[in-house]
Amino acid sequence: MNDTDKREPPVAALPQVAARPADHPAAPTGRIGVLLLNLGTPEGTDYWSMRRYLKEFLSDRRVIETPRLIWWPVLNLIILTKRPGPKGRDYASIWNDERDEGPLKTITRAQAERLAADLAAVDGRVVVDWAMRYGFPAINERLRALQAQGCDRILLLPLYPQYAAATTATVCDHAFRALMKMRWQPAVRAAPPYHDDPVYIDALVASLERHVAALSFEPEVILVSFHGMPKSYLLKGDPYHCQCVKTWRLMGEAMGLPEDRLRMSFQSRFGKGEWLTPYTDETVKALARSGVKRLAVVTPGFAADCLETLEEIGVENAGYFTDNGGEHFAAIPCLNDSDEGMAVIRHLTLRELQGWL
Ligand SMILES: C=CC1=C(C)c2cc3[nH]c(cc4nc(cc5[nH]c(cc1n2)c(C)c5CCC(=O)O)C(CCC(=O)O)=C4C)c(C)c3C=C
Ligand SMILES: [Fe+2]
Ligand SMILES: [Fe+2]
Repeated sequence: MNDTDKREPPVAALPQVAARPADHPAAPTGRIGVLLLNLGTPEGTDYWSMRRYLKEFLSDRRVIETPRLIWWPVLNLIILTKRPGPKGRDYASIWNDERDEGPLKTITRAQAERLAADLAAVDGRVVVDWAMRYGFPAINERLRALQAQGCDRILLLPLYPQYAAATTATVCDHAFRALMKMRWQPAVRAAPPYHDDPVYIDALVASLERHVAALSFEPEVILVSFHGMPKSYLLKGDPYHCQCVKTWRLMGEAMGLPEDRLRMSFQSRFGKGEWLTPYTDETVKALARSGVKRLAVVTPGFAADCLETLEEIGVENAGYFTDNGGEHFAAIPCLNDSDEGMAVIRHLTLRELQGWL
């Protein structure tokens, strides 16, 4: 082959590129989405809003693993008739009336807004959004909204420090179900759990020490309470228990506190079966009965305050403590959108976006 043969053909000899047809759809690209994900909350505190929320939540096979034939009548005939009323009243006691929404929504939105402001200075292509596994804003809708803004790469950031199939996996399942319906799928990454990340542990300790220093009393014991799960899920291989224990151990090491001063327990038992132990309510009662007068409870498994922290810990367990002889009780706020909390979310986001930014 001589030099003449290797030369490009003259432009006029190339086949004509078809002009973009008038009905060609918009195809925005080049942006990077970050989707903060949390559990969800009812749309209102009335019976029907509560029922809709609980039905969606408790119909999820990742949450309730009981065979459907047994679970369906229990859910529909018992739980969905009895639970919406009292739980709606609990939600009403912590409701954000100004925005007419649960605190989990208010805080997750604030986390997304602070992260967006922060990342705008790092890379103008990043778009931050947030969604809920149950209720609204729905994951599929926010994924589509990110895509419509030109995000062809999306980072899913489940705000669960400890992995559980009932939380992290169901969020990812739901996102992937939405992707199944997309012709043009974005590239998607899901952030791993961060239960032992030094930035998370440091943030927990700094936040805990800041809040304890502001109390009018010095706690004799600090109880580290995690959301529970049925013990059978642990026996089937869920790593949640071990990740909670590790978070608690690392907190204790960082704070230099022995196990009898930094205790650990699992809250929010649901149903009659055995859940992870020790149970928070029983631990709080036993501590008070054993003579502990000053107790603080911290809930590092929740990235944002919600029913389970504000009402179950801040009201219900505070009552168990004082009813059994305790005198001073404090529920320490979650990391939320505090500087410590945002340092964790920013760190995870930037680490997981490596190679995309
Ligand atoms: C078998 C049932 C449940 C499992 C397993 C479970 C695991 C689990 N949940 C969270 C975080 C949250 N749960 C919240 C509320 C909540 N959880 C359950 C049941 C299970 N959770 C119910 C039925 C409810 C609704 C309230 C009630 O009826 O008791 C919340 C609060 C949401 C809010 O709007 O404030 C959070 C957050 C984790 C981390 C977890 C892990 C194993
Ligand atoms: Fe839960
Ligand atoms: Fe374990």
